[in-house]
Amino acid sequence: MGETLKVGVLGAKGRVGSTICDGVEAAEDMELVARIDDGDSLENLVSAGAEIVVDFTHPDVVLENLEFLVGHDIHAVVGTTGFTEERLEKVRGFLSKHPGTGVLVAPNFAIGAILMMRFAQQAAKYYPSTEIIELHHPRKADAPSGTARLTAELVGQARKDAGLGEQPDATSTELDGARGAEIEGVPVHSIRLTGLVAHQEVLFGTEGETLTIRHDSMDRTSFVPGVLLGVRSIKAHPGLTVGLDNFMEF
Ligand SMILES: NC(=O)C1=CN([C@@H]2O[C@H](COP(=O)(O)OP(=O)(O)OC[C@H]3O[C@@H](n4cnc5c(N)ncnc54)[C@H](O)[C@@H]3O)[C@@H](O)[C@H]2O)C=CC1
Ligand SMILES: O=C(O)C1=N[C@H](C(=O)O)C[C@H](O)C1
Repeated sequence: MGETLKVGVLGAKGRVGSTICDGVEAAEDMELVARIDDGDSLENLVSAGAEIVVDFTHPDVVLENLEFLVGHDIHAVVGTTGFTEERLEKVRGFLSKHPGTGVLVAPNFAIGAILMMRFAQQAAKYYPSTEIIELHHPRKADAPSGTARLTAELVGQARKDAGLGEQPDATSTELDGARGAEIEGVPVHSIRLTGLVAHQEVLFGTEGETLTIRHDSMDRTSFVPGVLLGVRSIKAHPGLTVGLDNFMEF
């Protein structure tokens, strides 16, 4: 058998963090050495000998966590959302002093969600109209979701590359928010509904036909295989990696 990876989890009592703890414990090549939640000292990660830490906490605290982890040469696999380009630049700054350390930031670890984004990127150039609807549980802190933001950026770039201009839309009178938030020219609509977990539809339209690409995470176990792949891959990928697709074969 190969080496056993010593893994810590930040946000270990949370909805996703607790599921990740179960996944790490069930993995034969990993040992869960630390479960850290709000109020616990990050120093516990160091004393437990964690080599890789998974972070599912909150957009307000994740940068502080990363500064600590990278500062202690601990690799990080990050699911927490809220990463703008400015925040990613801060992470690059932390890593510049620790070139052997790896950080993976992925707005969605579900394999189907990654495929949904890829398929949407491929479809974008064929359709003058594209809108995104993301649907989540009502305890989610951020809107729109990290996944919707990234999908809109990818689709928006694909539209630009294909020379597509502004989307057709005759709206001239609008109640604030009725047409959603616009990201890279793509309207994004956020639904928060009791009973949901994490879902997204990317809608494309042209004359006479539409295409809808939909992904559903019905359970938070959907994020576990992707996170474990990130944990297994990160030591071999120093620096900042954005998106789990970088560690997948297509
Ligand atoms: N990338 C992905 O595939 C996914 C990302 N997410 C993101 O993960 C984050 C967490 O989501 P949930 O688990 O639903 O939230 P949650 O609120 O259930 O869990 C967050 C946990 O982090 C803890 N926490 C807060 N501050 C902390 C700190 N400074 N140190 C350690 N622990 C701290 C909280 O006490 C809580 O237990 C959100 O940003 C969410 O959008 C959620 C699902 C999948
Ligand atoms: O908060 C969540 O639940 C989720 N957050 C991520 C996001 O914002 O995209 C991933 C998934 O949608 C679940």
